[in-house]
Amino acid sequence: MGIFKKLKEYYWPNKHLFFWSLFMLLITLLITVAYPIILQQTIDRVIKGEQYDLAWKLAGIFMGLMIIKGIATYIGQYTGDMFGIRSVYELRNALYSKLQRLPFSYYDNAKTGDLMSRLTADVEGFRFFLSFGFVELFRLVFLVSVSLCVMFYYSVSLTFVSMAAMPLLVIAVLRFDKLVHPAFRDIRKSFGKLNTNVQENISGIHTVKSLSRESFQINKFNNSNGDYKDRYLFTTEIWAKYFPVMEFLGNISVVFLFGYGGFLVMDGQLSVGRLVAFYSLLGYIIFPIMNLGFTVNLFSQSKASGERLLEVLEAPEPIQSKVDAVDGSNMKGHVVFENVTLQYRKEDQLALDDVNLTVEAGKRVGLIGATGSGKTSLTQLLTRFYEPTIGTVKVDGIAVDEYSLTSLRSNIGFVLQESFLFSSSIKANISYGRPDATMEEIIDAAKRANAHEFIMELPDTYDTMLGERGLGLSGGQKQRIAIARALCQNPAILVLDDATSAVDMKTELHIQQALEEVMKGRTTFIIAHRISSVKHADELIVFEHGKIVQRGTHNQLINQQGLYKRIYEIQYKDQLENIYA
Ligand SMILES: Nc1ncnc2c1ncn2[C@@H]1O[C@H](COP(=O)(O)OP(=O)(O)OP(=O)(O)O)[C@@H](O)[C@H]1O
Repeated sequence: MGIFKKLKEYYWPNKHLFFWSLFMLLITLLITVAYPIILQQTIDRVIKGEQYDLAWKLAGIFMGLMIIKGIATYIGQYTGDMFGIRSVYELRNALYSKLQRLPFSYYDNAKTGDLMSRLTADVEGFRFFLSFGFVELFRLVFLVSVSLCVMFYYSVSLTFVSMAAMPLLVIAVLRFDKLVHPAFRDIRKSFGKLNTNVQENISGIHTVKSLSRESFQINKFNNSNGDYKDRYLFTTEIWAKYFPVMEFLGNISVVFLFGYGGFLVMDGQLSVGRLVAFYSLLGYIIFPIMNLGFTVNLFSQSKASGERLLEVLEAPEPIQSKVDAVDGSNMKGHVVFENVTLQYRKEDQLALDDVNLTVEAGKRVGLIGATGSGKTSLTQLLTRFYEPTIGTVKVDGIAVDEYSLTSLRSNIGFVLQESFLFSSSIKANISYGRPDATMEEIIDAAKRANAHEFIMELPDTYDTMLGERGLGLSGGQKQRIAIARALCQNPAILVLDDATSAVDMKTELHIQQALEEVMKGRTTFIIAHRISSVKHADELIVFEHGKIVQRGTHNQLINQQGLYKRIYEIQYKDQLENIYA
């Protein structure tokens, strides 16, 4: 029950609905137990006792009870369902906002498809139990105990005899639960993998198609699908094995009942009406206990789902704003990295190794070096996407972890190699970082990003809806929208991470012009592989294996023996070859 206790805050606020549904259930159950008593009265008093005038009365009572039961069932079902639906509404919201707060490091290991299945299938699994499972458990406990009381009242010895096989039935049900719970957990896990597979395939459809790997993907999916199917079959097998055993044990009880009960009737110790009522009452005990398998199924599924939901809800959030966080709205953009070392995981090499760097507000710094040398990592420390293992990063003399996260991040703009565009309008994409931007500001940003012209040629101009990830636009167009977005945000610090590497030379020229506009008056970090993209920077920082190995202006660095000159010569050689080719 630990899982249900931990998730209590989501369903307990709706407890009134739960209690209403229980109350209604109580009424229906009382009426259910009254049926066999009416039957007994009909047989013993009306038929055998020949009190025919009682028949009308009993029929009237029966009808009245049925109407009440119908109304109670309706209200009970409605409130029970409502309890589940409202609770998981809260839960889904909590999960979603948790996903917004989780750090980048969480997403490094998480799989999108798996997270999606937690937010959908697992939430549903949990709801199902809230709506039906609790109520089923209550039904079981109530029906068994009240039926037992009536049975004891009718005949103590017959109750004991017909209950003789019951412990075996309970043992079978418990064993079933023990096997079926891990099986359901595996099903959920397997479903998460299946989702991941589909999601990755759809996201990477370009790569799949361009490398003609469709059949590989189909096989991969087939494996996950097969695994999912096998796990389901496994639980079906458990169910198929245990269900006949449970039914057999239930039937044995009926045999005991009629064997010993028949003897009591013949001996005159029990009336026929009571024997018939006994049969119905025994059913009220056997069927819920056998149904316990189904309830246990529900319970196991929702427990497995609850576990997976808790894994997300309880994931640590190491990167948060402090209570007395500084508001960084008016940042100037003076950046200092002090003895910064970064190691992503304990087993990894150092991504940054004792980096010291000061960048004056409004200056442009070019970061250059081989892939994996630490350029991106450095800039990600600015926004606290990751925290340095050792050392401090300061903006305007204040450590970045002192700022409120929102104000820090809204003052640092990123234009990445491939910017993400949402499947909404161009207007909404540009103003994404500043939803209160006016239309004039949006258009101004687009103009300065060299994007206005092509936007105006689109059918619905700024209201044009984009496909997922900006589908329907060229790489250069997407990039200019991303630049407009950064401009609209008006950040003090800007990071251009390989912003022009995904486009051709002509488009690069367009984008470079746009970037010139963006960089004005902002501290800018330009990460680039092409020297041409960074050579006009105020200072160039050359990285190798997470360390700064050279720094200076382009002219200074090409006159020094070192990595920068080597990169320059390689790129320069390429250009010469291109010219004479
Ligand atoms: N999220 C991460 N988790 C673990 N290791 C990472 C992560 N991001 C980067 N690294 C590692 O840190 C090192 C530095 O990577 P980084 O991305 O900063 O290099 P880079 O110079 O920007 O490379 P590129 O030019 O290819 O973008 C690399 O060894 C990389 O594998």
